[in-house]
Amino acid sequence: MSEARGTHDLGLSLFSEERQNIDIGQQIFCNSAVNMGNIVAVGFDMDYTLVQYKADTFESLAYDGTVKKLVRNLGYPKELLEWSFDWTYMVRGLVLDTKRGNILKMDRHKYVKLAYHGFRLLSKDEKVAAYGKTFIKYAFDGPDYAHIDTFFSLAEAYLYAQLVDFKDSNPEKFSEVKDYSRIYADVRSAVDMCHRDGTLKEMVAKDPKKYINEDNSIIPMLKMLKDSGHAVFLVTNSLWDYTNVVMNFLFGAHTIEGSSSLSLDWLQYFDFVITGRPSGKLINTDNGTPLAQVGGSAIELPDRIPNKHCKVFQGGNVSHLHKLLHVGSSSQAGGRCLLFLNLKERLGFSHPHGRLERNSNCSGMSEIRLRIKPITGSGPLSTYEDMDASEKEKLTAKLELLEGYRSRVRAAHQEAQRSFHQQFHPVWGQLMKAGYQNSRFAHQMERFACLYTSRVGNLGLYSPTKYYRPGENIMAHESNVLSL
Ligand SMILES: Nc1nc2c(ncn2[C@@H]2O[C@H](COP(=O)(O)O)[C@@H](O)[C@H]2O)c(=O)[nH]1
Ligand SMILES: [Mg+2]
Repeated sequence: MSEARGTHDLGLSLFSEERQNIDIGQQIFCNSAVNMGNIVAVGFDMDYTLVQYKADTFESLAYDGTVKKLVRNLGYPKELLEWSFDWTYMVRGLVLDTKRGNILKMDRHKYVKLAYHGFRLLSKDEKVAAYGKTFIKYAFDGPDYAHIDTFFSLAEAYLYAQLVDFKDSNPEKFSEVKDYSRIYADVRSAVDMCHRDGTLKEMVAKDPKKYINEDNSIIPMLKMLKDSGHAVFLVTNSLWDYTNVVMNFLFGAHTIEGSSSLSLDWLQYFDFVITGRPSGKLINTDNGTPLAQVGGSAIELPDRIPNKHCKVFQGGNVSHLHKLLHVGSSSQAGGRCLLFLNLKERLGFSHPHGRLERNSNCSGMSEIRLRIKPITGSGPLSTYEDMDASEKEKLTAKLELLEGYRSRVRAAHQEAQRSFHQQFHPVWGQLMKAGYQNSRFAHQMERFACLYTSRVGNLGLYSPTKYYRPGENIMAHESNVLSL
């Protein structure tokens, strides 16, 4: 046995070749420790978590439906029907300033890094005038702000920007009451109607293949979790009928034609399923009412289904969930149940420049090196007022030179940073960064997600009893020491 193996690596090098090399795009990253061995139940959200919609077709459906409602139900000009949707334009993490008609990208301190009025980039002066120069001038929540945090909101953000531009260039086409805030409220209610009245869901049900990505990593991953003794559940705001259509497609029936061909086979992968209620959102306050089962009582599953005891519920709240999981208080439950929700980055992992963040040495940046010489001298310091005219002239000339130099360095730095960011997204730059800081979106991920990954099927690439541990937290002063 070599000394290295015996004393330092505790024999782990024996397994080095067997260690799985998971591509960075499929890895699971850890913000906060999770020991899967202690996790009793693993839950999955449906829309945009287990089910990945095709953004180009699905979000266009929402866009087209919303435009029609604005024109037909809310009296907006007919020209809107000619508009088209660029599904690549908006990204998650943006904030709409609905009073001013602006779309903002900010960092984790709520410092506004980029601001557009409709599709027009605000100058630095305009941005500073509206949002200040420093951190946390505004809370950016409350009725004047809308957070674009889910894929579902991308179409409404794009349509809002189009309407802001359209109102600015055609004010005569909008009545006085239709200010930017009112326009946003109209867009929001039209989107909401599309989700409620079947505009989207009927189309998806007719041709799921057009709107949903097939994903053959889901079944093995769910099987693995169940086989290792975890309870597995689905929890969705979608209603049962739609959930059943979408899950049939995801679990292999890629040629669904009408509801008659729907099967309940997919339920075998779950211990229970909680769907939304026709009257509202899923997780609401506990009023003590029992959790309603779809169909009045349990859905009768065919005998051949292995997990015949799977029950389907609608509505409910956190305490219902705890009862189903047989866990007591919320603190106990929180430590023993893992819920996967959608926080997937659209551009990050699969983007051709996805590795730039780690490996690139952005050429523009490396050229900018400002050398600061210490001021040395033994004599007493003289003030500007003490100097004679020629000394003052020399000093003023030097100051001008340095100021010119500083503004050129600043401009070059800004340009280098801009072009670096544009490699990720031409308008909004890196999703997870705003300048050098973590973006508001990244900040949310850090705060709310113990684990994150590009798609939920990646869970199947890791042991179901893995102990996920976060990397070391590094403070600013420590990173300087580490780079020495
Ligand atoms: N009434 C509205 N429903 C919406 C809106 N945006 C999304 N949705 C619906 O929520 C669920 C999400 O399901 P989940 O599985 O992620 O919990 C799905 O049915 C969407 O159609 C909205 O603005 N209004
Ligand atoms: Mg979802």
